[in-house]
Amino acid sequence: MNIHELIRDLREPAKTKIVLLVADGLGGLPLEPGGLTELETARTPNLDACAKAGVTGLSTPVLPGITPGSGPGHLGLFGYDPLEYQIGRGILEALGINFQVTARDVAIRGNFCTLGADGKITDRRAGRPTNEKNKAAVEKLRTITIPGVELFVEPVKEHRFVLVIRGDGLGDKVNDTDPQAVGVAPLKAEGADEPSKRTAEVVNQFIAAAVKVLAGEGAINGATLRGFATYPKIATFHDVYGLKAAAIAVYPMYKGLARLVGMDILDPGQTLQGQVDTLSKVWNDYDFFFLHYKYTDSTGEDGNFAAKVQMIEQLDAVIPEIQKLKPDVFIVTGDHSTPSKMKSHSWHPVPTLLCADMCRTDEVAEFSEKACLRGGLGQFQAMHLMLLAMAHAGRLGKYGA
Ligand SMILES: O=C(O)[C@H](O)COP(=O)(O)O
Repeated sequence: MNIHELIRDLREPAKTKIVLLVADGLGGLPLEPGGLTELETARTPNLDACAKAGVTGLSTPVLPGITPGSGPGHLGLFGYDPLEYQIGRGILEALGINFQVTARDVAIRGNFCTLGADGKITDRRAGRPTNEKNKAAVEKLRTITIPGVELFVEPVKEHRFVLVIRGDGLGDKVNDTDPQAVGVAPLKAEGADEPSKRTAEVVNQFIAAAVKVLAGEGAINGATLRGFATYPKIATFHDVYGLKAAAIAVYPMYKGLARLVGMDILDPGQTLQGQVDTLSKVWNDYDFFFLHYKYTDSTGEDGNFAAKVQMIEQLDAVIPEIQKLKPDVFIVTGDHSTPSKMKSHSWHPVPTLLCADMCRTDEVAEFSEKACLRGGLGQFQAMHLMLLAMAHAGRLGKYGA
């Protein structure tokens, strides 16, 4: 029996409500050994109060030492084994902008990037352009045609876009052309089987044409691709947990993840306050609420320690508004760590707190990496968090006689 079968067996209806607040890339590192992390530096009176009232721990997104992307990081938090459900980033990004992916599509996540005269990447994100600059560059990419396939290019946000290649006999076992590093040239696409070789041929032609059409777009003069994916088979959140779930996210990729597992995608606008207002507005319509907060991740990836501290403090300020709704289970965690010191995601376990009437509280009175290490949840796998959420929500019956 696997976890989803167990949950389907044990789940019981209830009127309880669960809020899962994901601060993307929450975990961090001190800049100097013995120093404080971003979370430990931030003033977080409300998160500290939640940690004191609840139970805390450290979640391991995939396995010890494994650095997850946001895709596997969130699928784990939703209770899907990230080793079993390897969903390409392309599908998540496409679903995030509500692109209607068909069985003949390969969906791919794109980055506008900056290339030096030597063809090497100098900025993987082309300076995080405005959405307007992104749209203008997408219009240029839309002029590219390749015989035998249909191409769809859609803007996402800042440096992000989606490429969908539609045709017959295409495969998604293609390597990323994004080396996820600067100072090196984008990689050539290669396919691991015949259908994927066909996809790789199209991709290499597309990237060569992209450099030509993007000339003169300033910092945007190249494109990299990653997360090639065809539409996966995956059980919905309702099918597994029997929960009516709402996703309240600003960035498309996280809407895509939620859409992939069948959550209702709400549109909170572009601000954290808009997300909290939306939560309050639909409070009576759902059992489960996934709130996503992006800026603890992007500031970490930019290596901006002070900005990440500020983003954490901004998040802390809205916690009382969420608590006013009296969630039966309130969880704050992250999908992975993104230490500013590393300017990237990392494998470090993620601070997690869970508030619920039936939780067994611990001695922890602050929300931080060090404090959560002493928490009553201990160190646990992120994919088990939903079991804890369901149990504390009174939604799991007894296992066995
Ligand atoms: O922000 C995102 O899309 C990802 O978390 C990081 O992707 P990037 O490193 O290509 O910006």
